[in-house]
Amino acid sequence: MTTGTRDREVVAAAVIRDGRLLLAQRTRPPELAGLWELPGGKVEPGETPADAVHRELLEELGVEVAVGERVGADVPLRDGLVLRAYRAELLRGTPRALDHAALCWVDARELHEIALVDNDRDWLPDLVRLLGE
Ligand SMILES: Nc1nc2c([nH]c(=O)n2[C@H]2C[C@H](O)[C@@H](COP(=O)(O)OP(=O)(O)OP(=O)(O)O)O2)c(=O)[nH]1
Repeated sequence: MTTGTRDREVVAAAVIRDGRLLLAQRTRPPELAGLWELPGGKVEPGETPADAVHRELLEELGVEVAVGERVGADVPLRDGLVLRAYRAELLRGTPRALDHAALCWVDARELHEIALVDNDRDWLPDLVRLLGE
């Protein structure tokens, strides 16, 4: 029964600078290690999704961001989780891989070639559109 319950949200941030998208390389779990994702994580109880994007990027990258509009469609994950992407604009700091194996900035061509986590692939057209703006 799922009546009366709501999916718990995982937020993922699309940070774009100078026509390039920031990607982060996962270290865990083993089946995702080495693959690239949009930085983010689970929304904690009492947080808004925007709060969570702000907190996760401070924890994972050491930067402050302003959280913007939604990007792409919801991606259902296992265990009642739903993955949602948001624009985020860098306000302060230079991203560092505090919780990832590495970071990189990709253009549209590189975005198509890099090993993204499967769940993020549906966002490719949306991300490419943002890179073209
Ligand atoms: N952060 C992030 N997670 C993603 C993406 N795509 C995707 O399938 N996921 C999945 C992987 C994980 O199962 C889940 C988020 O886990 P996480 O490990 O990043 O979140 P967290 O830091 O809050 O997790 P934890 O402390 O409880 O381990 O969402 C993405 O682009 N970014």
